Amino acid sequence: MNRLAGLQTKTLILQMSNIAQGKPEYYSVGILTVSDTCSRDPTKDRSGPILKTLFAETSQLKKTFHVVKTKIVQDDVFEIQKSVKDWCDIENLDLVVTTGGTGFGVRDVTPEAVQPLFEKTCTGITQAMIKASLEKTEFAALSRPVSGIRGNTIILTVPGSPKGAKENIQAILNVLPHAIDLVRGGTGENVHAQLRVESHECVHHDHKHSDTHQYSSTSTFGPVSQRQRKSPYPMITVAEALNIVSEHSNILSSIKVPVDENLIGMVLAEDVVARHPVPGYRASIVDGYAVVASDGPGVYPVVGVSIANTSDLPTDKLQPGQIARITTGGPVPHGATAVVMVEDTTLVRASEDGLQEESVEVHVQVSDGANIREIGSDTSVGTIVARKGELFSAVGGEIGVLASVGVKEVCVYRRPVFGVLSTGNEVVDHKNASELKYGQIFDSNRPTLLTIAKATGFEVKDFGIVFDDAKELEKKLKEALTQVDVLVSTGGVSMGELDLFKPTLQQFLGATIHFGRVKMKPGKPTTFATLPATADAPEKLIFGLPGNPASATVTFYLFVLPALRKLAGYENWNSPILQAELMDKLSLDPRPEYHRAVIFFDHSKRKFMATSTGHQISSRMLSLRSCNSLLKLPERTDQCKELDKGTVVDAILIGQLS
Ligand SMILES: Nc1nc2c(c(=O)[nH]1)N[C@H]1C(S)=C(S)[C@@H](COP(=O)(O)OP(=O)(O)OC[C@H]3O[C@@H](n4cnc5c(N)ncnc54)[C@H](O)[C@@H]3O)O[C@H]1N2
Ligand code: MOO
Ligand SMILES: [Mg+2]
Repeated sequence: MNRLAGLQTKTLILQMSNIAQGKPEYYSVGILTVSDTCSRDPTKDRSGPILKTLFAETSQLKKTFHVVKTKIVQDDVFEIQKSVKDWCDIENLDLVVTTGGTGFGVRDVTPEAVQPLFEKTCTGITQAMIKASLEKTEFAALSRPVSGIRGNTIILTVPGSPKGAKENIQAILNVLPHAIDLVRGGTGENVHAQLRVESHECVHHDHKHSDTHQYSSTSTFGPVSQRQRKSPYPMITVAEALNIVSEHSNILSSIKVPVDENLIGMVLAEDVVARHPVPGYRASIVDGYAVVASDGPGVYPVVGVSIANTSDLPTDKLQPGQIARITTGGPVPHGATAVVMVEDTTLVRASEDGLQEESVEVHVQVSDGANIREIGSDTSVGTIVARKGELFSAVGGEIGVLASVGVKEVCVYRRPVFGVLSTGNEVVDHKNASELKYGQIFDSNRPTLLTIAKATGFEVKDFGIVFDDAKELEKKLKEALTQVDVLVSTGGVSMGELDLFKPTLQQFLGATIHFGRVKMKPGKPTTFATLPATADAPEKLIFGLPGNPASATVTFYLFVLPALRKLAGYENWNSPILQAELMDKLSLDPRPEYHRAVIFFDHSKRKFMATSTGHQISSRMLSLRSCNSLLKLPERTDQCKELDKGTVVDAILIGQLS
């Protein structure tokens, strides 16, 4: 292939990758002016318009820059981050330029706001901008620009002075198109690798899968020799990770459903008011005789019968000196003021055929109202019988209450549907194979997660096992994400050459990865990403849990289950935490540990006790057998390397207490 033909091939591949990702044939730009003053008076903004003009002048380039977003915000970290994130993650702009807030002033916070949003930093671009400015004035040393990449967007921070802003952009304008092209097609390194590989037409995976996989040192994301040797994901704390997940777990829309046992685990989206009284009539509490209480003890004729739901109710008012037979729940006849229990009476005279009671002696004095439930005395009309936010528990009381006042349908929050898939060339479904080939393992993650779904009542879809192949993973993820609110995949999230989950999400699904490493054991490479909401569906949550079985299970309980509950409207979405006393000494790990244990209540000591499930290596599924809690152990320090027997620790309750 001659050089020109090679270049054409490369260009074609780049264009194809842009089209495949739905990118326009121009570079979309957002300009964010950061200034307290300009936010109060937008007419004072000069650098924003100057940059806009500068980009408009690129019309002579092959591909032009279009400024599609402009905005002015205050020197405020949150405001800056929100705009930049929106433009990167939702608008998917090619370039975001902030102007202002890069100096030494007390209110200057743009670099501090923007830097944490970077997935990669662009040191060369920053240096080129500083160099160009320093050539004009030594005061450029007082600017603190940063630049980086988030998803497919390049972010630049230039000074607030119109001149400085313009000079900075001019300094890099020539390299920007190439940089954006690379970012559109992946990381620069990956695109080069892809170009090299594809222009030699040497890698074309056959995605037909046999049960053995060919070893290949080149994947969609480039040759293994060029892989990253340091994780680009900062290691965040569990608390930070939980916060991020929580921010994205927004209650789903509400739906109307029948009042029945399928409500278990659902949360009410409205207050429900009783429209019928309970009881709806004056009802007897006992079996006996309706009386006029003021009559007192004596012998009385039995003038009527009232049994529950009778169609033969005594219509005449009961007169003083008369009594009427009545059963528990029977309507008390008009005129009666109390009910006497049958045990407090004797038969005086029966009818001639011996079948009926004609007169009965009452032995006790009862007070007015005795043994009568008045109308609405259990639940009166207008009582709020269920509140918005209330959970329908398996105890059943909430559903019974609604039924008791005749409520047929209620508005509840839709429960999230979640999907489960396992990844890994070596992973085999235990139902489909009785023997394992060398190097294979049975899939334990999916059966475990499907079981948890069943136990917690969430609707789950099983997407099976996917090979470690970017194309196949992309296809399966896309398919699954059209059907679920939350997708949970296990495996392929760490540093191996076949750990393709993160790059596939980022480059082929346009997902935003919010974190990719958490300081915890097990579960370090736990990954969380989202796909933005569309007109038809809310934001989708994607969890990439580590492949090791204990890691996948622990992180599901810690991150996924609370998110599912929060989406479903639970006010308390976290699992309960108890305090339990260690029955054995436990050594600590450098990472905070979620130690699998059994806790139980010791009645003689009147406290919960915790016993470890044994060796805690992440691969050991047995560490979850009989486990009903995760003990929160602190990270090891020089001062504290182990916890003694008798130490009281927090225990997250994930199972039943026996
Ligand atoms: N160089 C580094 N290597 C690893 C790191 C690291 O930081 N640097 N992290 C380690 C940690 S911690 C964990 S946890 C694992 C996570 O691995 P992945 O999520 O990439 O998962 P895989 O590589 O696909 O598999 C890991 C392990 O788990 C087995 N596995 C996978 N899926 C299943 C399943 N469905 N059922 C049962 N077992 C499964 C798989 O065979 C592997 O043995 O990475 C460390 N490496
Ligand atoms: O952090 Mo990895 O989850 O177990 O061993
Ligand atoms: Mg791995």
